[in-house]
Amino acid sequence: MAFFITINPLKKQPVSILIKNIKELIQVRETNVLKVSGADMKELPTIKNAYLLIEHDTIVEYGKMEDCENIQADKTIDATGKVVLPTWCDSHTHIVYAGNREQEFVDRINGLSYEDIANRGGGILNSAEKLQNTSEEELYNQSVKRLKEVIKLGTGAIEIKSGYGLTVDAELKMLRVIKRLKKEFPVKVKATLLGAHAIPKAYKDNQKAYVDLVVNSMIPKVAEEELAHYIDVFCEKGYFTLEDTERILKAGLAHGLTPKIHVNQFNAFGGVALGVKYNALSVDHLEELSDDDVKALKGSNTMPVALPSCSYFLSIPYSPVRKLMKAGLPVALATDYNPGSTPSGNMNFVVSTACIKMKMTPEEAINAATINGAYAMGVSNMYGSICRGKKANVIITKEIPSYHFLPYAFGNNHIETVIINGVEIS
Ligand SMILES: N=CN[C@@H](CCC(=O)O)C(=O)O
Ligand SMILES: [Zn+2]
Repeated sequence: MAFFITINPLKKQPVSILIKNIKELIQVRETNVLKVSGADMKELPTIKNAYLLIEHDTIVEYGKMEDCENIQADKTIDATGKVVLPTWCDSHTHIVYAGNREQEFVDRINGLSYEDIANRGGGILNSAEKLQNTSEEELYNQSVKRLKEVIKLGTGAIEIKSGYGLTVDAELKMLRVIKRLKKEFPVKVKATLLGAHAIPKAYKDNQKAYVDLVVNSMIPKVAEEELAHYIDVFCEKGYFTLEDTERILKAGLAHGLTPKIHVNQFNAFGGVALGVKYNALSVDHLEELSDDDVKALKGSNTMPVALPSCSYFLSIPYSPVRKLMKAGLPVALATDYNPGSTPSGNMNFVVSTACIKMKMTPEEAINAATINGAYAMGVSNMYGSICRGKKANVIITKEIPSYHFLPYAFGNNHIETVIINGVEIS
């Protein structure tokens, strides 16, 4: 297997790993719950002074240290003073992109808005131009760096979108890169087609023709080559209308792609209800949120996803997640790692920012970044909690006073070891 940073091929990998003397084992679920909602998000089940047993790539047992006496393993890790938790599940990223946009960052500091930059042909179109002029190999190499970086930061499952191609060929190129990342890295990867991310310059005066291209050409080709699981649209003023979004979601569904959409980043005008109507797996951003949006989400299977690093970077409102949780709804947290609005894939920062700026409790934020994140990318049956039979994807922290310390001591790296599929990443 072409495992990258993880494994020294000359070193025999242990078949079983026993992590013992764990100060606190976090997010332990006796039953395989797929998401947690409303007031339940305040509950984060843990075991103090615990052990965890991994065999091959699977969590097989856990419990209190007093019940660990007779358990043997190929390798034992002593986690005295350390906390163990499931790896982060980052359900919204754009990590496959070419180059960066630090000049736009400086332009914003000097007074331009994200919208001003987009209106003068920058923003997503700037990234699209760069990507179209970048070879597939080079795009892969740039993306590998980011994927390695986020794995070291504790991400064990990741959704990755296309959307900086904006031509059939360039979108396919992005999705092939995602497919290669999926093949060559041990983390769980889910791919999303976001052909409708911005209107390309050539279609400026004929938006309908671009939507036609997405519907009639991009979606069928992507489905035929089995390059994506999900269909996404940037449903926003100046980007894609409700009508465009509906056409694209319908076409995606007809080709087996489940909706998972960008809505309410700057304006709330019915995108959430539309997502729910088409049984979207998630509706993401929600910096703006109306009472009608909350009403639409009630009783649905759709996960609301907040992206606090994006709010931080663009200085836009933080999603009012308390409103969602008060209504009994679940919330997931993701990074939105991309070159324009969030050049960071650090889920630890996301969890801290959710606590500090959105007033989520550490328990709510950790639920949102693990089990609910896994749900928002369709993998919570196997990822996102410490549960017998689930994939052995865990973070072992450095010695810390409690798991509250993770969001509290923001910006510092508290991770000592990341285990993905039962293998220690180095
Ligand atoms: N909002 C749309 N897409 C990305 C940003 C894209 C960009 O600026 O490159 C986001 O989720 O924030
Ligand atoms: Zn995004």
